[in-house]
Amino acid sequence: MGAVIRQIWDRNAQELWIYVGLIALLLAAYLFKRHIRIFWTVLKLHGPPIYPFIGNANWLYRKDILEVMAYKAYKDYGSIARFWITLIPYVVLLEPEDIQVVLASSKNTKKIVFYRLLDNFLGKGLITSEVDTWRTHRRVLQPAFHLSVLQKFVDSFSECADRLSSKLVKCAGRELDVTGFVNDAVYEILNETVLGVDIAQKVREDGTVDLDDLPFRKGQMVVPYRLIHPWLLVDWIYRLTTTGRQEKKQSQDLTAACQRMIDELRRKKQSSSSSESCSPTLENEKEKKTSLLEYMLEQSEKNPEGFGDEDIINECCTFMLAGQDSVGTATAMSLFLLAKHTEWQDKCRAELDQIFAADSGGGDPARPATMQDLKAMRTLEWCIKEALRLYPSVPLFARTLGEDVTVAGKHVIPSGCGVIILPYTTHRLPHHFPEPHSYRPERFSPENSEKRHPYAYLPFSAGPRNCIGNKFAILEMKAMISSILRKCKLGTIEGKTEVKPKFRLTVRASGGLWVTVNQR
Ligand code: HEM
Repeated sequence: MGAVIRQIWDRNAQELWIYVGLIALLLAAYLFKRHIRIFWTVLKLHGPPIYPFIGNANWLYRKDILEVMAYKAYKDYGSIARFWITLIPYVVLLEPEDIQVVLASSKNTKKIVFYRLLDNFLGKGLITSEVDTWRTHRRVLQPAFHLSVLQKFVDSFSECADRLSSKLVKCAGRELDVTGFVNDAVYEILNETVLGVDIAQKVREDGTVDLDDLPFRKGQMVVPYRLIHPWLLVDWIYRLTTTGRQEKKQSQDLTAACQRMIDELRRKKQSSSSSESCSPTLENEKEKKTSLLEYMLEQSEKNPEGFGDEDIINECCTFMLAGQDSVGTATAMSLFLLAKHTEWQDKCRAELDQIFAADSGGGDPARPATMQDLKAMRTLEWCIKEALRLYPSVPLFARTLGEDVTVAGKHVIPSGCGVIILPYTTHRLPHHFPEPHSYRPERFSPENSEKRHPYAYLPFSAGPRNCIGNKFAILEMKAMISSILRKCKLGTIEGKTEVKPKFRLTVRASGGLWVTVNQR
């Protein structure tokens, strides 16, 4: 055999090289046929100019990225565009019909590869986890976000909201950036509802809350930095850097803090179950505050193999991290927009006055809000929804397709391709939201919402992998904003009447959100 090959080689080496090359090409085409299909599909689409190695990742650093998303993306590139992150091509979908095809299918629940870089910022729980783990955990956790369970968090929402509004009252007459005040209250709510920290025990004499021993506010967003320095995408290289080491330490601190909370809760449960006389009556049990951690421990006791301590820790971190900036931004934006549009502030206040009138509920107009009160705040809900339309806290998210999908009736996007969704752009398409850049909460009245495509409004994503904390967030925001509006009147400050949104994977307001506060 060797002799035969040598004979052919001697006679016609050039021809043999061509055959070898052709076979190698065919083999590569076979092995990479999925990637080739994806490249071929994406190359036919319009999109911004691509740079070597980083692709379009530099956009994540551009100061005007949100402005481009809001005003130019659709005009310049159309409803289906391409976007490269490093060497990987993605399809961007902007029209609700096309978005629905992707998000509504349970086959497209896989996240894109870069979500793994978010572990430190969002934990290793539901948001970033692989499909199999996600499916099991989502099934375990979904019931905890049912309204009947959220009912048990309402007292925590109302108490933290009351502390927030009292702090603002103390600042009456001053100009202030509401962002910090709101973020503190959101953090307190999460500590109580997720971890079960008794916040009332932590209030210092000056009214501030001592949560300094917990590490859930220290994460850094490093994804854009790693994307435009692609060698840092190699984990072992990244871990050698100062940021990489800090990130590892932060992750260890989060794990240790959650484990401490789990151990403490287990100890408490053991000691309360051993003292029979303290067992609560059914009525007390209904009233009792609870936490997501407590719920998760119960689930783990039922199924320790499928949902163990490590899973609890990952999900705890995710709730603590995913529920912070998202709610903080949306609440502060809602307050700022109400300060700017006083006619809507007045409408919300009139609604609140009616809900808390002396002859309704417990008869005390200053009483804390109940679940029933929160549900009745419809005008306030429109205002929150409109703030989330204009400034969706999560302006971008992505999926990997698990099946071929056809969009706009003609483009087939192959299975395995990543798809990017930009609520920040879709929310401002004029054919779905007329006068899209104006603040018009009445868009969300039942009659005005009726004809709108269900996937045109996506602040919480949609479909099976939507935000599990959606209802939690709306109730929490209503509790905070209503408490403030019941005690204060908000106004704007000359020269500080415009939001300067900036992109940090969640939307932030550059320079803060400044308002005047006057006691009612
Ligand atoms: C205004 C507030 C909020 C907004 C705008 C928001 C938005 C979102 C969005 C867009 C997603 C999908 C992300 C993706 O597909 O990559 C998501 C997922 C998620 N959110 Fe929220 N969120 C908010 C509040 C919360 C809160 C308060 C919690 C928890 C207490 C929470 C927990 C989660 C979790 C665990 C997921 C992953 C769900 C899954 O994959 O099954 N979110 N959120």
